[in-house]
Amino acid sequence: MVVLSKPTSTSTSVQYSYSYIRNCKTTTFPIIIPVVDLSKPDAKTLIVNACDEFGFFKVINHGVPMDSISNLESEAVNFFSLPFHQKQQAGPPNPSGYGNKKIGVNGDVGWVEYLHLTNDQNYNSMRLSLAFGHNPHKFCCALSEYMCTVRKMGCEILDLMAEGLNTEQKNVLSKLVMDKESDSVFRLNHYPPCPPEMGLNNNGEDMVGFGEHTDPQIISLLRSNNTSGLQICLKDNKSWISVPPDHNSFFVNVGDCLQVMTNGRFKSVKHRVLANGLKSRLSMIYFCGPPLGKKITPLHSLMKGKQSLYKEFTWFEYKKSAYATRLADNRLRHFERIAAS
Ligand SMILES: C=C1C[C@]23C[C@@]1(O)CC[C@H]2[C@@]12CC[C@H](O)[C@@](C)(C(=O)O1)[C@H]2[C@@H]3C(=O)O
Ligand SMILES: O=C(O)CCC(=O)C(=O)O
Ligand SMILES: [Fe+2]
Repeated sequence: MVVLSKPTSTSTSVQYSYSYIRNCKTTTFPIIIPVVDLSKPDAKTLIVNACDEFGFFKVINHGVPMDSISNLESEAVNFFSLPFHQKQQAGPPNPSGYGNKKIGVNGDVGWVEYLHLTNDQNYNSMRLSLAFGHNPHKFCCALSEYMCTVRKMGCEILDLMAEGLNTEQKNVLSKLVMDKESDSVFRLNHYPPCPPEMGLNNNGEDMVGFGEHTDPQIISLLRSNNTSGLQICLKDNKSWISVPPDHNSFFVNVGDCLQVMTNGRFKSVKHRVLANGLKSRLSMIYFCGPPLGKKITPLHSLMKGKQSLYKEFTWFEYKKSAYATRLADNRLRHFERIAAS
C-alpha cells in the first residue's frame, strides 16, 4: 500500500463551510457487500443480483495488473505532495485539472483535493505539465496505461451484465464506453487526514470528505488505498453502510445512465465519503460514460411493451442539466415521465 509519506500542502488561508453528518452506525443486521469473481462462470448472475439489490459490488480477479495500479498510485502521491501553489497551476478542474475543497461549481465543499482527467491524454498532459513544470511523462504513461486496462475491465463487466440481463446484443453497453467519442472521465481524489479539532463538530457529527450523491454515468470503477471512508446507502434510502476498504479489489457503482437504460430496474447507488482523522485516502475512479450525442433510453429487451419511465434525452442534455445541480440533488427527477393515470 502506498500512503502519503511526504507532508501535503493544501490551501489553509481560505475559510470553507464544511458539512458534517451523523455517522449513523448503519443497520441492526450485518450487510455483506456482494463480491463478484470475474473469473467464475456465475459472474453474470451475481452482477445482475448485486445491481438489483445494492447498485454496488466488489470485483476480484479483475485482471488489472497490480503494477499498473501501484504506478499510478505513486505518481498521484507525488502530485498531491507538491506545494499547493504548484498543484494549483493545474487548475481549475474544468474540464480537467486540479481542484481543492470545492466540488463542482454550485457551492459543494468537501475535505478533498482532486485531479479531474479526461480521455484526451494530450490535454491531460498539458494540464499536468503546468504543475510539474517539466515533462510529466511518467505520470501520463501511468495514467494512460491504467485508464486503458480499467476501461477494459469495465467493458468486461458491462458485457457480463448485458448477458445476465439477456439483452439482444452482448456489447450493447460496452460499445458506448469503447466508442472513441465516449465521454468517460477519470478522477483522482486525495483526502488528507482531517485534524482532530475539525473532524467532529459540537454535535459529534463527522466531517464530510465527499458529500452524498449518485454518479451520473453508466458505471463507475473505484479503487482506493486501504483507508476507510466510503459509505453506500441501501435501497430503503435511509441506512448507510461503511464499505471496508480493499486495495486489491475494485468497487463498481451503478450510475444514473444505467438506471435509465434498465428503465429503473437498477438504481444508481447513493454514496459518500467521510473524512478520516488518521490516514489519507487516495481513490482513483473511472466513470464510464457514453458519447455526448447518445440518446439515453431503456434497452429494448427490458421493455416488453412497457412505457419508459423517462423522457428521451441525450447524454449531452443530461450533463448540461446535471452540472447545474448540487451534489446531493436527484438529477434524474428532471427527466422522469409523469405516469398517465
Ligand atoms: C456538484 C457537482 C459535481 C459533479 C457535477 C455536479 O454539478 C453534480 C454531479 C457531480 C459529479 C459526481 C460524480 C463525479 O465525481 C463527477 C466528476 C461527475 O461526473 O458528477 C462529479 C461532478 C464534478 O465534480 O464536477
Ligand atoms: O473518493 C471516493 O472514494 C469516492 C468519490 C466519489 O464518489 C466521486 O468522485 O464521485
Ligand atoms: Fe461518486
